[in-house]
Amino acid sequence: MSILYNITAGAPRKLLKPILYTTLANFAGIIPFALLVEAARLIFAPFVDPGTQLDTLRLWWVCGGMVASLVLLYLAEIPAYRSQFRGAYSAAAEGRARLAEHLRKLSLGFLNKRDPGDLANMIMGDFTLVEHGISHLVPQMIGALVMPVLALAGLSFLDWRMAAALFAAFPIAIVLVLLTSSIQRKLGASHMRAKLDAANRLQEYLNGIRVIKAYNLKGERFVRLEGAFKQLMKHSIRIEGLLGPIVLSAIACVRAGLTLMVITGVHLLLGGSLDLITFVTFLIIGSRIFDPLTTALVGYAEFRYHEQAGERIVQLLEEPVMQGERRPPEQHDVVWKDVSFGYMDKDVLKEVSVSMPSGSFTALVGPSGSGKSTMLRLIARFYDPDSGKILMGGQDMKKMEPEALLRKISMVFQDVYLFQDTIANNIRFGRNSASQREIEEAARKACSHDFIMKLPQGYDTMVGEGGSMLSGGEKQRISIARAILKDAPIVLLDEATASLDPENEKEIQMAIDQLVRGRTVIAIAHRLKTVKNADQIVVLDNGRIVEQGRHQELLALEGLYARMWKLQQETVGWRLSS
Ligand SMILES: Nc1ncnc2c1ncn2[C@@H]1O[C@H](COP(=O)(O)OP(=O)(O)OP(=O)(O)O)[C@@H](O)[C@H]1O
Repeated sequence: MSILYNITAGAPRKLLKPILYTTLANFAGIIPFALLVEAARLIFAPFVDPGTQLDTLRLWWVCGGMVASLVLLYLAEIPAYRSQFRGAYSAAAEGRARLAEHLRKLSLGFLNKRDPGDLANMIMGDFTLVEHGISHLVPQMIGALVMPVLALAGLSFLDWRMAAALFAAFPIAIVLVLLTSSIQRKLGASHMRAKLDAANRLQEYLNGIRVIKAYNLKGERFVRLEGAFKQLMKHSIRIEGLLGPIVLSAIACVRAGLTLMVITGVHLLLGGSLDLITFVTFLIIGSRIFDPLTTALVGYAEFRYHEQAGERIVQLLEEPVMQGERRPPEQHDVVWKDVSFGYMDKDVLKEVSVSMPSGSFTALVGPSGSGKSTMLRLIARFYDPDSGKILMGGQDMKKMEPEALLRKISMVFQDVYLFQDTIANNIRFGRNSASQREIEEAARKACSHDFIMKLPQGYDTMVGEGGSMLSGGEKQRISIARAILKDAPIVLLDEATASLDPENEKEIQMAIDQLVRGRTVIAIAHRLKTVKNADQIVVLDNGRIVEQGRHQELLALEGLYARMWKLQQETVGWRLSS
């Protein structure tokens, strides 16, 4: 049962119809077979008993029955085929969507531990195995078992000695196949890992192809990729090399049963304790059950391999999502109380306490790696603090429903990601229900309307993968338009570090001014001149708040902020003159 649960990636109900219809189709498939046995019995009757006439009328009826049964079989196979493929594709499509939705609800801490290639491969590759499992393997296994089981029952009734000879070696075959099961589990897991590693290396190679070209790195990365392919080859050969002989031995046992039956039959026939018709019946049936049994034996190993893919999906689906069901309050101040946080075993934020009042502008500044982005990620609940609390409107954010909380927050990050879609739809991500007029209004406020109108199809222009058709500044403004459209009371902003040309910089600044108006804003500032007017500036160093206050107050302290300010004044001069 757990195999079926896994092979369907946790949706065994999808197998109900395929199993039902396939079993019916297989029963229908027995009819021509039974008629064949009856035809043989009629033809051999005059030879066994010379006084008996060939019953031609009955023989014709058998022929007619065979034609009718062919039609019946065809009619039974159509719904079976349809239900197999419907079951397979709907299980995979729904499963993929369920998994993608589940991933969205997991904490970034968990997702960061997983390779994105691994997850993508799971959604596409593992579900393809699930599809194949439902559409091919399960029906194949049913087909492979229905006929032999019925044959064993029928033949035992006809002559138990012949049936015993036919199935004598079958238990050995079953033991051998079960033996493959544990080997398959062990080798299958390492084969799957090698497959994932090869897929990840390939993705890394393709993603980094520009850097590889730019730095002429063809050697090293390619060696890693080639190594991964070689490992995959090694594992594939090992799995086949070890499992192949065992499966072949199991098949040999089944074949041996046929030979043993013929020898037993000849012996009994000569001894006079078996009649010719029974012998012929056994010969016909014995030769026909050989194929499905072989299919079952070979298919079992494949079945277990597919099961492992489904099991991986099920395990991921069981990974707990971020908790919290309280609705966020209508007050939008953010208060940090002794918050500490680290990524895995690396401590990043240490006992951070700060109050960010509703409607105020808080700037986070500090050296690279001091924890500024981490603070923003904690407010958006991408992660929860290891200790301490972050309160919004006086309530612990950890207890709030993550999705409802995200509706309260607009984010504009440095690494803007645009979807491969039109500009209008990329802005619409801010609010799905927005009209074209509202989208254009947001774009105008974000100083984007003019450049959008100059594009070949205006708002309907496709932006390319990740927004590759647009410049860095343009992408940033689109993401600001998106945030303006969302109209959330809290804005998290990560100022672009890349040096923008003065025109772009001015436009982005104007766009940001529109976005932050009247909201609680928490912004990472790399260029200190942009935060001179902030309500408060929080200076972080090595995960601790070392200074806090307004621009002039911090300058007067002559500490880290004052040093950073002085340094930037000097480098601005240098940048302009270069
Ligand atoms: N996902 C992650 N997993 C592990 N460590 C991380 C992760 N993200 C950041 N870090 C580490 O946490 C520390 C703080 O990073 P963070 O990005 O918050 O700093 P920052 O002040 O925003 O830096 P920058 O100004 O360079 O963007 C750094 O040492 C960084 O290497």
